[in-house]
Amino acid sequence: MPKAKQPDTPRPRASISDRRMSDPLSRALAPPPNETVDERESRLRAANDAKKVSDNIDEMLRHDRNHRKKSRAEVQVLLLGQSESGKSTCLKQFQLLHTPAAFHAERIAWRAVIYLNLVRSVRRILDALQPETENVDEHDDGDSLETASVIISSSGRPPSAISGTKVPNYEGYRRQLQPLMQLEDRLIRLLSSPEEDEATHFGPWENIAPRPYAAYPDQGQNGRPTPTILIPSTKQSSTPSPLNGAASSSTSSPTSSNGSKSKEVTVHTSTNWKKAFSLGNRSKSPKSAHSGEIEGWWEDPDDPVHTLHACAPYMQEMWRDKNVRQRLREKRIRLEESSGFYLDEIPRITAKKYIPTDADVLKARLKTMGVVEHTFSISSGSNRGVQWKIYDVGGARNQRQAWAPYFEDINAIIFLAPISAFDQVLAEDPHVNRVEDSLQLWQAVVSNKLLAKVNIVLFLNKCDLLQAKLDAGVRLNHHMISYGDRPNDYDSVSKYFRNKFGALHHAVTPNKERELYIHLTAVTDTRRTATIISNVRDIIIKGNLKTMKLV
Ligand SMILES: Nc1nc2c(ncn2[C@@H]2O[C@H](COP(=O)(O)OP(=O)(O)OP(=O)(O)O)[C@@H](O)[C@H]2O)c(=O)[nH]1
Ligand SMILES: [Mg+2]
Repeated sequence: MPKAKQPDTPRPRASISDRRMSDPLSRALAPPPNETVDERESRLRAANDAKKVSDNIDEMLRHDRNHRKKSRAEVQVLLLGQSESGKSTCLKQFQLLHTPAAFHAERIAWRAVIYLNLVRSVRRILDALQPETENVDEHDDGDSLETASVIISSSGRPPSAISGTKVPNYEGYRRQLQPLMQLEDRLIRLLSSPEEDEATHFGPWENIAPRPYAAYPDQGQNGRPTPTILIPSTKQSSTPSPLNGAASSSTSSPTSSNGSKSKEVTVHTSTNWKKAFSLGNRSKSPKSAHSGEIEGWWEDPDDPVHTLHACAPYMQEMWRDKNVRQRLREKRIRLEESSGFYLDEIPRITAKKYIPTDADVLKARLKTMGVVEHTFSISSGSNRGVQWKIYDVGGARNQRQAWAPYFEDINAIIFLAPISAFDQVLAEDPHVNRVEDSLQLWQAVVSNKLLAKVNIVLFLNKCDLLQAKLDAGVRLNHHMISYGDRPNDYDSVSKYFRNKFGALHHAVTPNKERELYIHLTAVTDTRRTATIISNVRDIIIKGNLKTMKLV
C-alpha cells in the first residue's frame, strides 16, 4: 500500500519561516518535506525514546549530584544510648572541640545546673539522714542520684535500707541548710520557662495526664515532629521493647517526706533554659568577669550564689562528718559516683565569682527530653567544611519512641553504653539492670534493617568509673553470672564487655559487611575524648563516602 503523503503543515508567517530556514540547526532538525504519516510516527517515537534516555541520564546525574552534595556537605549523626549513658556529654565534647567560643560563652548559664546538682546532693544526704521512722523508701523517686548509688543483690533486687548510725547533728544540718531547699525550687523555676509547663515535670508522673506524641502540633527541623514526653499513666511496670517508650514508671510518689521534689530535673529541648537563667541586666561575659573590668553578677543580691555561699560551711561540715559518711555507706549510697557530683569542691563552686570550668560543665547533669540538634562545620583531611548535624536524644524509656523518625536520613550512630553501671538499675524500672538494658537496646539498634547501611561506633563509656568500682572491690560476677571466675580487673572486664557487644552485633546485624568500631571511653575526659572524636570523625566520613560508592 502506498504511503499516504503527510499533509503540508500550515506554513508559518514568512518572516519566521525565513528566519528558521536561515538557521542551519533548524534546517537540519526540520522534518523532511515529503515525510509520510508512518515516517512521522516513527520519527516522533524515536524522538520520544531519545528524550526518555536523556531524562534518565538527567535523573541519574541529579541523583549523583545530590549524593555527592550530601556526602560532601552533610553528615548526620545520631547519639543513642540509655539515660545517663553520656550522650549529652559526648555532644558537649563535640562542641568544645569544634565551637569552643560558643561553648565557653555558655559556661555562665551552666551555673544554674551545677548549683542545682549540688543542692540535690545535699538534699539526698538530708533524706538519708532522716530518722528511720520518717525515712522514705530508697527507691521512692527514680532519681539518678539514687539509682547511681544502688547496688543490686544477686537476686536483682536492691537490699533493704539498713538502719544504723545516728547522726547527732542531723536537726542542725537540716535547719542550717533549709535555705538550699528553697533555692532548689527557685533554680527549677529559673531553668524551666513558665510556658513549658507540660515539658518540665518534677512532680509525680502519674498525676499528669498522658498526651500522645501525635497530639503535639509543633514540627521540628526536617518536618519531624518535635518529640516530647509521653507520660505513662499507670504505675504498673511492664516489660517494654527496649526501643519503645511505653515503659511505665514503677516508682511510688517521688515527693519525699520533707516535701522536697525528687524527680530528676529535665528541661525540654525547646526551652531556652540557658537564656532562662538570666542574670538580669548584670549578666556579664566570663571574660569580662575574669578581668574585673565591669561589675559582676555577684553584686546582684538576688543571685543564687549568695545562698550557696552562706550555706557552704554547713555543707562542708555535713559532707565531712564521719557519721554522715557512715550512714551513707550503710544505705549503700555512693554519691561520688553519681551524676552531677560537686560535693568535694564546695568552696570553689560556691565562691561568689565562680565561673564553671570546662570540666564542671562536662560533669553537669541535665536530663534530655526530646531531641537536640547541633550543627558543626567540620574539616577532616581533604574534606573541607563538611556540615555535621548531631542529634542528641533523650535516652530514658519514655523518650525512645522519638528516635525512629531520625533513622532514615542518618549516616552514623554513636551508641553509648555505660559499662560501669553493671551493678545499677534503671531509674525507670528498678528491676532492670542497666547493662542488661544497654545490651537489649544495642541489639535492637544493630539488628534494625533501616539502619543496615548506617555506620556504627560503640562507646563503652564511663570506663573511669568502671576502673574505680573494680578497684574498690565490686565484683562483676555478682551481677553478671556469665562472667564466671575471670579476673575482676579493668583489662579483663573491659575486654569481656567489648567481646559481648561485638558478638551481639555480629550475630544480629543485617549487614555482615559492616565494620564495628568500639572505643573504651570516659567522655568527661576532654583530652582522651578529643582523640577518639577525631578518629570517629574520619571513620564516619570514610564510611559515608564508601556507602555513597565515591571511594
Ligand atoms: N565519670 C564519668 N561521668 C560521666 C561519663 N559520661 C557521662 N558522665 C556523667 O554522667 C551524667 C549523665 O550524662 P549525660 O550526658 O547527661 O547522659 P545522657 O545519655 O545524655 O542522658 P539522658 O539525657 O537522660 O538520655 C553527667 O553528669 C555526665 O557528666 C564518663 O565517662 N565518666
Ligand atoms: Mg542527655
